[in-house]
Amino acid sequence: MSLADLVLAVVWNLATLPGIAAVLIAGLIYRWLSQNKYKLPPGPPGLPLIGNVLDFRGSTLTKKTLEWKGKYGDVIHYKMGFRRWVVISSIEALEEAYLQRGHDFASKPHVPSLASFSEDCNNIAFAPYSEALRYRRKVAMQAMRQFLTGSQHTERIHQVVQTAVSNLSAQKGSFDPHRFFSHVIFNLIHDLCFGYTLDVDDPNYVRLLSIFDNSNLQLVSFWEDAFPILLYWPTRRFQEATRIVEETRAYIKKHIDQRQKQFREDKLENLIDNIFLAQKVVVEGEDETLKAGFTDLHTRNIIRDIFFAGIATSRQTLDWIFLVLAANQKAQNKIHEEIDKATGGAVPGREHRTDLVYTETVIMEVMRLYPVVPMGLPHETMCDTQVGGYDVPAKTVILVNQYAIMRDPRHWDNPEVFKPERFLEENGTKVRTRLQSWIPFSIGPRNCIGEFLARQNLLYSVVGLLQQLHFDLAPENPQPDMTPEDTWFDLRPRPYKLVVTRRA
Ligand code: HEM
Repeated sequence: MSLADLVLAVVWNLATLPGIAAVLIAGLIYRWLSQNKYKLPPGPPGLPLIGNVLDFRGSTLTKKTLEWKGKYGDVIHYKMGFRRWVVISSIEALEEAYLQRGHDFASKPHVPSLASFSEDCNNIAFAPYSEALRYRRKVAMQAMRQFLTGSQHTERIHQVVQTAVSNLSAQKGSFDPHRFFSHVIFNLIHDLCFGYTLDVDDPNYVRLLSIFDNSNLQLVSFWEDAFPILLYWPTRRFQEATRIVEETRAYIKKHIDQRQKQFREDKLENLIDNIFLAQKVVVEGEDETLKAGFTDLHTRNIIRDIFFAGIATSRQTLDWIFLVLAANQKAQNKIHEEIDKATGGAVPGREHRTDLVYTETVIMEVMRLYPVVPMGLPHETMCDTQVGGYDVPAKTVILVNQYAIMRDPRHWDNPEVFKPERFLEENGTKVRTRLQSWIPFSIGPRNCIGEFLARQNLLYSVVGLLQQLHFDLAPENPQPDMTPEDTWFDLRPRPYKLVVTRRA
């Protein structure tokens, strides 16, 4: 650098530094004034710039926000960096937000960890609300339904369950059943998406299971989400998450590419084929907005959503169901009786469903006590709006504490107690369908698209397994710790062991 350049740089810096500082201060004052025009929900005081980030040290989202609910009420607000977050913890406030003002609350935040997972939010679960997103939801639901109608689906469940029965009954003494329960759900979704299943020892299953087991810890990046500027110097955890995302993306893409070569419109064999067909209809149509919102990129990410959301959630629910049943022998025996009476030993199918009432209520009760997505998925407000008498500015991130809502003593009698009968109609012969505070699949325009599939898979897997097997707690641990292991996003049982025997 010449002397002239140096003098110029010094003069420029002296002239501009105060200017930059003035702009920054003006920005902060503007921000403060514009925030003060809102009547925000109450919440914990935060630090300048970082907000409440440090409050989460040594805690989790569910635990911390439960604590704040006790202190500040059903609708609270806090800050992570510059982002404002609101947590809803009562069914009344949730209905107001997600049903009455559903559109206002229906978008998704653009957060680095979610964007990295979904090729920049071009999927369903993390995509902003739009006509194209609504269309992708509709297509995915229709594609799933194609495979759920008819007896073919329950026949497929039966085959997957038979493999699990052999694997489980081959184990000697007490053992951790987690990889076998996960295998049931994994294969049901793998088969739905790609048309074939994997053995429990297949290296692809073993690797994907380990990713699923660790993903909630690895794939949710904390610092980058609060401070996106860190993406220029990503933490090691974020880099590792990106690597895992790439690995799983390659697995899905391999199947999609293979299928694309074999695709025949008149011979739809699996979910991918159905989604290809829906994409073809859009591409041949006239609607340019839909075309832009349903490219190959979107197709890949729809399948990826179904694969991940479908497996991650139901497998943990299955873990919970069998832990609860092993700990409640009375309930397990009642299910055994119900299944024997309803099926008479035949392969469980749709024709038996109305007689499997108690089994269904057990599943619902487990999902109430142990919601595996305890804080839902984050939403974002599309405009300035309101909930519970407070203002919620546009672009606020919204979470729902499902755990709190489904244990709210104002709506549930003895909420901490396992009581499946609470889901029975008065006369005790039917499952109650309208239960305001039962929300494991959320409500409103962004509710879970897989509820129908998940409930079928869970019911027929549980029935198939209990038709042939009995589950006891390991004698060395007759009183397992039932408090959930709460990770950042999910609520899983602590590792446990069972003894499995074939029923006579
Ligand atoms: C026990 C099983 C399941 C539970 C408890 C569950 C729960 C949830 C919850 C709480 C949400 C967030 C809703 C919201 O943001 O308000 C969600 C969203 C979603 N779920 Fe599920 N789910 C399950 C199974 C499935 C299955 C089997 C699939 C697909 C095959 C699936 C696909 C999705 C997708 C794509 C979304 C995002 C919807 C959107 O953002 O528009 N889920 N699920």
